[in-house]
Amino acid sequence: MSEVKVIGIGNDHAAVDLKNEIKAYLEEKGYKVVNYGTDSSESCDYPIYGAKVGHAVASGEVDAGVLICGTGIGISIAANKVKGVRAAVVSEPVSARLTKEHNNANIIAFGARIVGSEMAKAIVDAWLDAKYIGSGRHERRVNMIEEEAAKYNK
Ligand SMILES: O=C[C@H](O)[C@H](O)[C@H](O)COP(=O)(O)O
Repeated sequence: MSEVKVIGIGNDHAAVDLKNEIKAYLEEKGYKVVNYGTDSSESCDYPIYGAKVGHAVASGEVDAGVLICGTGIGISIAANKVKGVRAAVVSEPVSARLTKEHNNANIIAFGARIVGSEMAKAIVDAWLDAKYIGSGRHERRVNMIEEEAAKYNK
């Protein structure tokens, strides 16, 4: 298991089943998972859940986040409005690994209408097993992202 111990998970109505499957999968692997998402298939608004998980990650309430909506896009855009959040939407494990290694993504997002549950598990595994390279060009670029965000999030 990586240094991440507590994971916040969030989702909208499009992703309740996949959220439950990924939550159980992560718990089996020994992570504590905090559910910030909806448990209802009734239509709801993904920005609520993107923001909830974004704030939980940014405040340190959880170590990392997983976000799932229909595509993973809307909910990751919402999370990325929170200062300190680097949420990456991916649909396969190579990008999941690289977004931790290069971008230090602290939230991974994917779409329940895009990836199946086995691909979703491979994505979270690749992301959680990867390590941020954290020096040289990658650190410089991540710092640039945070400096830009700091101009608008006082
Ligand atoms: O990016 C947004 C997400 O994919 C949402 O899950 C999606 O827009 C929800 O669509 P609908 O309200 O038609 O179920």
